[in-house]
Amino acid sequence: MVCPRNIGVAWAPEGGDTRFGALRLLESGPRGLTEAQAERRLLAHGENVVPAHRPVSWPRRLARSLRDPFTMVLLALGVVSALIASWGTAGVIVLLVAASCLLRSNGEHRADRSTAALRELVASTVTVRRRPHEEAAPREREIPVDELVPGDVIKLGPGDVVPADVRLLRASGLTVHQAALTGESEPVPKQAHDLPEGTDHLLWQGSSVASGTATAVVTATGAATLYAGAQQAPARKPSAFDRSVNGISWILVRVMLVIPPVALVANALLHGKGLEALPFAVAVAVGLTPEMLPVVVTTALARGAALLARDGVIVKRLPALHDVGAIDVLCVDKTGTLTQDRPVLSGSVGPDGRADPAALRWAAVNSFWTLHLTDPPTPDPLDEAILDAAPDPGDVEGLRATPFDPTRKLSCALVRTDDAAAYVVVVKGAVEAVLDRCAMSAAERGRAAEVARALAGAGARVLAVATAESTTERTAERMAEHAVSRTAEHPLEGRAGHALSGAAERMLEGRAGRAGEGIRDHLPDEERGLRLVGFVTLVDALSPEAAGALAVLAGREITVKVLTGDHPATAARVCRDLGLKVEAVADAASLTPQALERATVIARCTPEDKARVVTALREAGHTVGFLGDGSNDRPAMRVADVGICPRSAVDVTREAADIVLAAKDLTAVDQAVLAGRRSTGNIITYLRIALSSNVGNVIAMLAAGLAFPFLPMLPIQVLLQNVCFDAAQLSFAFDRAAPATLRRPLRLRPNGIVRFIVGFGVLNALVDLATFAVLTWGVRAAGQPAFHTGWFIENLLTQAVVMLLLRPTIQVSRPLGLAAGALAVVGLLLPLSPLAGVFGLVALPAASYAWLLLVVVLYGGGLLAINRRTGWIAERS
Ligand SMILES: Nc1ncnc2c1ncn2[C@@H]1O[C@H](COP(=O)(O)OP(=O)(O)OP(=O)(O)O)[C@@H](O)[C@H]1O
Ligand SMILES: [Mg+2]
Repeated sequence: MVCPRNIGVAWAPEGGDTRFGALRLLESGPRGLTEAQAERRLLAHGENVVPAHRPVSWPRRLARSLRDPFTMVLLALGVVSALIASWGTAGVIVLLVAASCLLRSNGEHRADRSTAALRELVASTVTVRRRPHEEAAPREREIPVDELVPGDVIKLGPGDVVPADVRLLRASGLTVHQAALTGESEPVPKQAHDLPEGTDHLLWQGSSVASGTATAVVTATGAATLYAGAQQAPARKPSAFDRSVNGISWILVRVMLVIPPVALVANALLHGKGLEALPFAVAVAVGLTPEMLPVVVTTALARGAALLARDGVIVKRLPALHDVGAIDVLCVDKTGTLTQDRPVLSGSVGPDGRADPAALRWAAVNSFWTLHLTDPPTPDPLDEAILDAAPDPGDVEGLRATPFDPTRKLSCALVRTDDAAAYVVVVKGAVEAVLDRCAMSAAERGRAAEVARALAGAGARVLAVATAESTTERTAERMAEHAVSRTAEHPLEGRAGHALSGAAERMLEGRAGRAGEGIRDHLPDEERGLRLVGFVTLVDALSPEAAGALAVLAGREITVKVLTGDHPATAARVCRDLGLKVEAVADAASLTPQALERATVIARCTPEDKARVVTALREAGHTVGFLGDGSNDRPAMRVADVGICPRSAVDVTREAADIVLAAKDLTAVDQAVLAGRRSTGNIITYLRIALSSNVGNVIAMLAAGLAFPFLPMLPIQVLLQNVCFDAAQLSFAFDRAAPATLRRPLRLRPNGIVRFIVGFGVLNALVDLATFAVLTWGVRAAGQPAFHTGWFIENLLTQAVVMLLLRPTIQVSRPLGLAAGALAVVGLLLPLSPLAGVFGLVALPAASYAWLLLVVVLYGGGLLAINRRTGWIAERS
């Protein structure tokens, strides 16, 4: 049977590694496995799933939720209560911890399950070559990556994630990213040669194709792969959202830890009390805890994600929903986002701009042979459009080809023509990349660039076509190699003239470094340069939804920037046609921070340029979203705050994205933005209300505890009211968003929230103290139980009031209305119910209700007045 583990690696030292040998050892062949063989192997080897990607089990998740800081502090307080035999307090604490952990792990489990199910929808597939039976011809088809088995022959193209460990059988222009596995940050070239040295001929599961194409045989799958589990889910830094929530949590935890000792000491000093005050102190500390914070956060986000899923928008990482609501700059690519990515040939001109079929003819030769010889899993739309329109190229035989890649921006084919038996190198690519390699004077190059600019200015995509001839294959080969191995040398014009600083300086460093790397080997002059044949132009119709969606995004205060590999004139024209206000057009090669801030279009980007632009924007303080679908968009996707791509995007891009859209449609981005702002809005409202009333209660209780010789409330009552608040506050996850919340980018800012909490917490405490005054004066004669009851009722009523009024909108959603109503009802009826005795509550004289209501009404009126005067409540942090 097949040796499952890394045949390629195990084999290399023995010196017999031929492609055929590898296939034979794997009991496979160039025509692939039969379906029956594949089925048997799937049983023997199991599914091709890396163990690290399996979902987290329920008990594990529960254990993890116990590690939450609030839970730890609560448990510590529970232990203290148990030590002093305060069993009621300990019991309630255990109940709270259990409820919050269960709700939380259940919520997370459900959210994970549904995101996992959704992720399945966008799971990667792989092109595999298999035969229905032994004699049949091989067929290529897409199968889910899980079904891959050792011995399968697969095809890889730009943007594919390598689905298993493989050994190359054929490769052209192949480079792979394997940074996650080996730490090399630049793409590594790979070859399929026999008797290879080192690991040139091997690709590992989890790496990804940066450029080129390949056919390869699978050597190991699933847990047997060399790096199985090593790369896990790429360790992301905690997002801005996680950091905000954690920041707020830790502030509270510190305060919670300080309260019991302070309360104890104060009570000892003022009232000469000892440990008997401890249960009260513990209860107050528990009262401060927002036990339901993790539950509300997860539920609010999961609910937003579930609503989006109905429209086919998949949120792969829940906190990304907050981040998408927070973006103020959205970077998009051009092709396929603003246009339809269905190019149609519109012209073929010579270097002087006059119509000339030669450019199209040579472009077609290049397209035909690059497609044919490199055999990409999905053909390039530009190549297809050229072939659709081109005449038969005649008797030309392709010998070698290097497929297009977005860094070099050209493709190259070496062909032999029949007539003169000459070898011709045919290059086609982006204007600057091709002109840069042509042998021409500066003036000629300037004129040709001007012709291209004029063509691009009409909105067309322009490809330059150039050739070089030789009578010997060897020389032609060297010329072809020279053309593709050289890095384009962008003129770094403008760089010297500007005082660059910080982000932009760093941003441009990579560029400057690369410019010097061009391989300047010393070819004889006649072998050096290409001859420009001319340009072909292609039109790509505008996306019908784009114009409307851009206007809507502008209305949401999101600045759209177009980062494209294309010509600046083409991109600028497309943007103008879509009604996007083009402030400035920048060239990736000569960007300054000022230009970056102003530019609507940043053109001629390489994949790394796109990433550098996004990083610089983030460093300038923006929250940046990035929408793209090509393999050239992957680096930017990884550094953006939120990566967004359509379901049709290449594997690597989809893997790096946080949000996957049903189609490449800016309208769907807007939906995601709204959903994000809604969820964040609800979370902010929850934090503000829950924490400000908790803080208010704590201040009031500590103050009252010191002012009176008796406890203002029994510990069990403090805990009971806390449980009621927690239950009611769950409804915030289902609240409705205020229009103001949706108007501009919204993010969780701990400082804003803390300010709000302190302000309204103090106000809340003042109201509580006013209630004390009323109670002391009104019901104290009826004894301590009446005093406790009065305060208990008032707390529940004011909590109901703030739940309704401390929100940015006066409109109330049903769950919230019900929760607030329930709180008021419990507050009013519990003291009258048979349960009253259990909690030490008593019925109050009728008049005291009137007093309590008066306080509550005054408080509500006060809140409304404050909001009208200051707009504090409506203002979003
Ligand atoms: N198959 C191809 N053969 C030759 N040149 C190509 C090919 N595809 C694209 N180009 C050239 O390379 C340039 C850069 O392409 P790239 O894929 O990086 O970006 P893009 O698709 O034009 O734009 P965007 O970044 O908006 O998607 C194109 O503008 C075009 O001039
Ligand atoms: Mg693209």
